[in-house]
Amino acid sequence: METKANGALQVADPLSRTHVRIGHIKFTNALPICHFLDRSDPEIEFLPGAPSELNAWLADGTVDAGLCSSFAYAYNADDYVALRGLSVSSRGPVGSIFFFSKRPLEELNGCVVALPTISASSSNLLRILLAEAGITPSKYVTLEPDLPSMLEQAEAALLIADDALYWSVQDHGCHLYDLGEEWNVRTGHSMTFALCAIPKRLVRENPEKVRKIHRFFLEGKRKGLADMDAVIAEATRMLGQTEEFWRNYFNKLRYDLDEEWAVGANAYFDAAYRHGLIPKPAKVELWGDEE
Ligand SMILES: C=C(O[C@@H]1C=C(C(=O)O)C=C[C@H]1O)C(=O)O
Repeated sequence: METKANGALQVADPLSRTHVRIGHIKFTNALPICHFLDRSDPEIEFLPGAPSELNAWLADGTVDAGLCSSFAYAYNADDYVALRGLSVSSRGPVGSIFFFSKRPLEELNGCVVALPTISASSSNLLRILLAEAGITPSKYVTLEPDLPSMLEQAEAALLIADDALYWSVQDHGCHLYDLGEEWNVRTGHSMTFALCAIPKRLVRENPEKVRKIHRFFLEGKRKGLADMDAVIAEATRMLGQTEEFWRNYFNKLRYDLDEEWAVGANAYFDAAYRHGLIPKPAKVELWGDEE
């Protein structure tokens, strides 16, 4: 909030704020980009959140820019560009997006499937993968990401990020499917789960601010990838597990977004459109240089 000359309060317009408000993913998958983001800059304010929160904050202007679900970008592709060089992607297994099923996937026709409240990309990817495998659940229910309670209400449940990492190594007794792997086997493509979206309006009206945000995230990523020991120490502090566990996990992930990685994201957007999950066809529109 800012105070007008006459003393009345008004909500700050993101374009007129001198400082920048940035949303970033609070889970371990984004640590290589987010752990080293410079928190000391007084002009940059951070809002850590789950993907579903970040998607909403970006859409309603609570944040100027931020990592969000690639699906949220695709849903509003006319309004956003994607910062070059920044994503959470995998080519094959992702290691933290798992579908836990009480029975083999091909036996899920007519069953209830639970989706986690915090996801957009992976939930819609699961809908696509099941539909393309000819599987029609009786319904999808969206629930808090807790495996035991999800499986009380459904035959199978999707978890993402830290919840998926945690439950995948417990004694869950389920068939386990990695969605990055399932997508890659079906299509041959990489998958981009998160990217850094910027409203086109901000690019038009304040490109300097966008350049600052871009440099800021790229610098975080450069430092993170150069010091994976520190990233792994932070992941261990957050969730436990061994150094080897984290090294193996982070080796699966890629944080780049260029024309080559956009091929997989665009294939996902095409599939989302084909399945009626987004209102219009969408493409990744890359902004900026990587340096
Ligand atoms: C790699 C992951 O991807 C995340 C999955 C997202 C989604 O499903 O909407 C959004 C952001 C990503 O960081 C993960 O969950 O571990």
